[in-house]
Amino acid sequence: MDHVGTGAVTRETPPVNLREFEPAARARLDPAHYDYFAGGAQDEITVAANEAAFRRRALVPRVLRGQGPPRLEVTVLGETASMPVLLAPTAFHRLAHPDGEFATARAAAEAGVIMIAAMLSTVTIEEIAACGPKLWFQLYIQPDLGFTTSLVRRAEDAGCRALVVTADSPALGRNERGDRNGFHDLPPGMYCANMVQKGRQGRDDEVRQVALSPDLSFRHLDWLRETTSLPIVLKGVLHPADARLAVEHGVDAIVVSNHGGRQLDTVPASLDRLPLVADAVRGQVPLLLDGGVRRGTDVVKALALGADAVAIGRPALWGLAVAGRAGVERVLTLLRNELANALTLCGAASPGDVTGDLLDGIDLK
Ligand SMILES: Cc1cc2nc3c(=O)[nH]c(=O)nc-3n(C[C@H](O)[C@H](O)[C@H](O)COP(=O)(O)O)c2cc1C
Ligand SMILES: CCCCC(=O)C(=O)O
Repeated sequence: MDHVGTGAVTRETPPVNLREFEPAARARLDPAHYDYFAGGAQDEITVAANEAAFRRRALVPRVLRGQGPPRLEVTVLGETASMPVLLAPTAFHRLAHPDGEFATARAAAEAGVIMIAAMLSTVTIEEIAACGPKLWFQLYIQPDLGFTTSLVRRAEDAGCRALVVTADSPALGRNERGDRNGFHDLPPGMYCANMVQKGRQGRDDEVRQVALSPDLSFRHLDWLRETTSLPIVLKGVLHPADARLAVEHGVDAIVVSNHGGRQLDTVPASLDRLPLVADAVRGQVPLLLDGGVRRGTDVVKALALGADAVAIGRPALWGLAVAGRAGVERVLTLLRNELANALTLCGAASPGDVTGDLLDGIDLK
């Protein structure tokens, strides 16, 4: 709105919470790129379910616990983080901002949070690592195991502390916004920087296409287990039987996730699957959750249902689109302040102090 007396300048109110970053980002982005980030599979029923699942749950705080200000630090797979919130792997950050993953990585480093770098990043894993964040590497295991091994070595050499294997993508989800917009390729000059292969015998370098393969199985995980000594995190588990198999196959942590509703549509909210997976795993490995986390209270709810930490996908992209590194930092600061406030109001001293009785079966709808 124009302010009387301030001239003809239209001033935008800075976002005061994570959700408010989305319209601000939308105003800056090419509509096709906005749709790529925001969208999900088909009817986007699961996209909506992820946030709705948090809204439905009620918190039942404890009072007069005299805990003082909460401590937010956590340790995940031996890595300390300033709060139980990671940056989920998301592809193509240069579509959101010219600084791309450089900006995201610098913001993560500043905030002390773990960044899970996507294999399909638009700058290399080495360049991301040079920005100094605590870093994990997300991997789509490629059927060309030789190439997969070379990616794993690069991630290890760059200082990544875990490999996050995405399991929910034996094929690409059907995103109809992309079909409508005709958005199927990155713009000229932008490419998947980790996928560049040196041209042989004087030929030009080539960018390999990513292969999402329905042939992948737990045998590939066994192979990976033999190939690297890094912790392996399996991302995209919703079924308790798969969680048990993952533990049997030596996985070090699990991300309960439906890929932000971008793969199979009409699967349940990841939050609604978390208790079943937690039951199946019985504390044998740490659990992470992503999908729809937008508030400090959402983080508390995920912790109460058995997560050790959560990850955010789209909110960081919105921050990036709005103001590059400063935008991602702002998103993380807002969420950190909300989490501290929510823990205080719950009477919890730390993330580890959040117990299941804070939810106690109450449903807001
Ligand atoms: C634009 C975009 C790109 C993504 N790219 C990847 C990817 O390359 N690899 C992956 O494992 N997950 C990817 N994801 C899924 C995220 O890691 C995460 O599961 C999801 O975004 C969490 O939901 P939220 O966006 O509601 O926070 C992507 C998500 C978005 C929105
Ligand atoms: C080819 C995979 C694209 C990255 C991705 O995982 C996503 O957009 O959700």
